[in-house]
Amino acid sequence: MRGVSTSSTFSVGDIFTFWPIQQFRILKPGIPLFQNRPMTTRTNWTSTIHQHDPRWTAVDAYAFSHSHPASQPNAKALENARMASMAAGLPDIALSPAQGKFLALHCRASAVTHALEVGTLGGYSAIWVASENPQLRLTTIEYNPKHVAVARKNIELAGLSDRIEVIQGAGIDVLASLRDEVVAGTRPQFGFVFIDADKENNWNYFKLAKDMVKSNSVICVDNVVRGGRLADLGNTEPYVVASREVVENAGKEPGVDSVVIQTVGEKSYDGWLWAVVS
Ligand SMILES: C[S@@+](CC[C@H](N)C(=O)[O-])C[C@H]1O[C@@H](n2cnc3c(N)ncnc32)[C@H](O)[C@@H]1O
Repeated sequence: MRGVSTSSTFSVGDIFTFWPIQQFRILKPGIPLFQNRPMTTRTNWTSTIHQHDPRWTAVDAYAFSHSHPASQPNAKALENARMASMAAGLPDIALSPAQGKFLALHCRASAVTHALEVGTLGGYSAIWVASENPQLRLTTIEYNPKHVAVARKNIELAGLSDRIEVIQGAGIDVLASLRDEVVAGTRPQFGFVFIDADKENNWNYFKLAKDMVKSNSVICVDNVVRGGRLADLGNTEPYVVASREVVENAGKEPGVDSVVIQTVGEKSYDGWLWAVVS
């Protein structure tokens, strides 16, 4: 769950907070941007957590309008799910459209037939993954009964109730019983896992998920970067410590090859852990 503001609105003041105007003035022509950065003595971690660069939002809006125009078959269902979730008072912490489509396209490219998600919210990411993949069944876990009710309604309106199973319960308990079913052979192994719930349990979720995936499947853990806090070793907030735990442990785990991808966009500056289980 994101602990940062995810509002996509910004003011002129935000622009200057994020990128002071003086920095534009000192850029030298003909030199790549990354070599042209102004010198700073120290990273201000506190100010980076709430970044909202209008360029990120503008690029998301521009690119998405071309890569997924409103004429796409699932566009209305996705927008309905987002609006209904907001109307029901759910927090605005779902994936961005581009992130949702990225996960869905990964599942298509990898011919995933069974996917697993921890953290359903209103079903937005679930609808993305299932609606873009007619071959796929998704199991998604959510502990908040209100979120479960909203998600089930959104999924029903999207016509996906037959392929998305929403299980209500705490992630650890549900994953443990799913693992028992997979090990017993009464439930198929998963080809993709998306972990997007309480961050303190990320490593526990990862370990349980690892036992139920097919060879060469991806486990994706959302929100590990958090405006750069991942690398601020002095930060001991529990969700940051948990992000470091999952990144460090995945790096050491036998049979796992992982990478952290930093992302910017309408959801600010964050990133996910992308791990392949061999
Ligand atoms: C960031 S939201 C999920 C967003 C969703 N994946 C999307 O992009 O549309 C995180 C969700 O995890 C749920 N959650 C938090 N702790 C949980 C737990 N222990 N077990 C299951 N779900 C949990 C929250 O209630 C919330 O709905």
